[in-house]
Amino acid sequence: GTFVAQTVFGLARNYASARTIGVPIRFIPISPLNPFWTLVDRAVLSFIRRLPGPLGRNSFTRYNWRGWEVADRYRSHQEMGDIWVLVTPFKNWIYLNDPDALNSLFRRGNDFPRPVFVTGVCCWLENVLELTQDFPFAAILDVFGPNISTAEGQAWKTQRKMAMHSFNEQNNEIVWSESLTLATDMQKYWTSMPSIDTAASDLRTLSLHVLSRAGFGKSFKFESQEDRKTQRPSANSAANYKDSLQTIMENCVLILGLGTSFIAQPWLPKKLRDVHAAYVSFRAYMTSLYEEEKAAYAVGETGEPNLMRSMVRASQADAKDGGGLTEAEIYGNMFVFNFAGHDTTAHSFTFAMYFLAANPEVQEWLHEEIHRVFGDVPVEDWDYRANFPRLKRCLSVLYETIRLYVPVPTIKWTADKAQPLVVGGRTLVLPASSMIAPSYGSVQTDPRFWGPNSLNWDPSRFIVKSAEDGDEELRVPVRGSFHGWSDGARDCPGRKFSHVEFVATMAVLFRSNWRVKPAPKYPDESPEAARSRVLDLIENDSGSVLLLQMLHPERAPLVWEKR
Ligand code: HEM
Repeated sequence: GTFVAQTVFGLARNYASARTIGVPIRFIPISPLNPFWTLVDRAVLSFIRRLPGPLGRNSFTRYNWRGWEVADRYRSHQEMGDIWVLVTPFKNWIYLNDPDALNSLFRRGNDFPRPVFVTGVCCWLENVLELTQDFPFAAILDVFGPNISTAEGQAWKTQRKMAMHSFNEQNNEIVWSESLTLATDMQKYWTSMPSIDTAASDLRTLSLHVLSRAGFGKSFKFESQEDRKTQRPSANSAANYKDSLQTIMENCVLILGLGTSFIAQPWLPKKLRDVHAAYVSFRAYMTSLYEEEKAAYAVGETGEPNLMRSMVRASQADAKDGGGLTEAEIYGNMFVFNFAGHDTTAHSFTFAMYFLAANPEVQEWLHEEIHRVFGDVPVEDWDYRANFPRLKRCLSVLYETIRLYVPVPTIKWTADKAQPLVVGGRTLVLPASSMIAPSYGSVQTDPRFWGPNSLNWDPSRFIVKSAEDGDEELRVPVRGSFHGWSDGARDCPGRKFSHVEFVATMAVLFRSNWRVKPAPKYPDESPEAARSRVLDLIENDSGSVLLLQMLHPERAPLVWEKR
């Protein structure tokens, strides 16, 4: 009874507010932030869609499930224009597809802050939000300490400054060399197997190992899933760090949802206690690194830079004049860097790998560029500063993949004040407490900005020839029409980190004469049939878990063979 009353009251209140904007409106009866609904939405709606006529085809079946934005692409905006409102019982969601308006939304960071209670890095937190509305939201991602992702105001400014200081070119150089080494070993493993159904988890390993080196200065060799299964748990603290981080990442929903003190209870199932043990061990490891770093700083030691080291050093230097990060903030940020930098990269890499397997001509196109840049120079001598900027085609593959499959949906809101926004030349007033969803699924595929083949995966759309010297350059998209790493003051500080990691990996994989293709599903499946099967898997079997990802990449094993 209360639920129905709350729903009706919420919808009426939000409808009244939405009408004041003067744009098209659609309704859904269940908040997209409702945790129980997101567990069953697809199943329930696939049943309701079978009902005849409007009973089976309406806003409820179209918009009331997680991930509809990617499936819908630009259709809703074509029907309703560049701005419309989805009224839900909890909040109004304003969908925006006008590049100028989007640009202004991102630039006006103070007017349109990130709703930190929904933190973009973890959609599941939205769910926690509705479950416990009185919960101190910012504390949820603060498992290890306050951090850049949950901070606001002055605290965020200090943390952002420190973060930007740490994500520097020296660090990118480490990302480069570590990615080269790991990708070389990954390729050795891939090409030694008749077929690979573990590409997604192997790419995840690669991304985690790059983070551990560039984040903490700890290097680990690439290991396949089999390697991992046969290894005994090591007493070595560095190996433990990696295992505990992996456990934390794989179970972050549990940790964030239940809280670290709860999962410590001795009567809980072993799995939860293991997760807690991983949390304790990760914390202990960070504490020891922190102490090491502080001691080294005190005696003036220097060494290879990494994110942790840079943060500790900058904080110690600033501590003298009262600025700097606290110890807890350093832990918090290290965790968030790992959290924000791991699956984002790994999922984008997986999408890209499957797109490449389905597009052999793009592999040739990459090979051509890589060959032009490196000639016969061995990988050990590849130079970040000289070579990375020239690998434009390799980078275009990442842009094109993220254009179609944005792993992290950015959301802004108007907080406690109504805000004017010019949309299509009209000044609209967006009421306080409105969520604003840049329609990334739409603006990044709208034929107005991307041409008639906007739904095809074609990295070459990101390449132009420079007018001056005829060299290839990355095309700058129509302003405001691409925001895969977000934009403005709160954009992704790990953007270049992910570029470097991706480009280095591509360069290693496609430098050689090895090419990747889908393994045939039955003996006489034609290569064309296999490719369209893979494209179909990408399009129809992707969805939001923590982030947008391919749900079952293992269903299409890949084969590496010599050309
Ligand atoms: C392909 C890879 C990546 C993509 C597509 C991506 C995308 C994004 C996006 C869209 C945001 C803004 C989220 C929001 O507004 O809610 C963001 C924030 C963030 N990202 Fe990334 N990211 C990637 C890789 C990385 C890496 C490798 C790191 C670190 C090593 C990283 C660290 C962060 C952090 C710390 C924030 C929060 C910034 C703040 O609140 O000021 N990201 N990322």
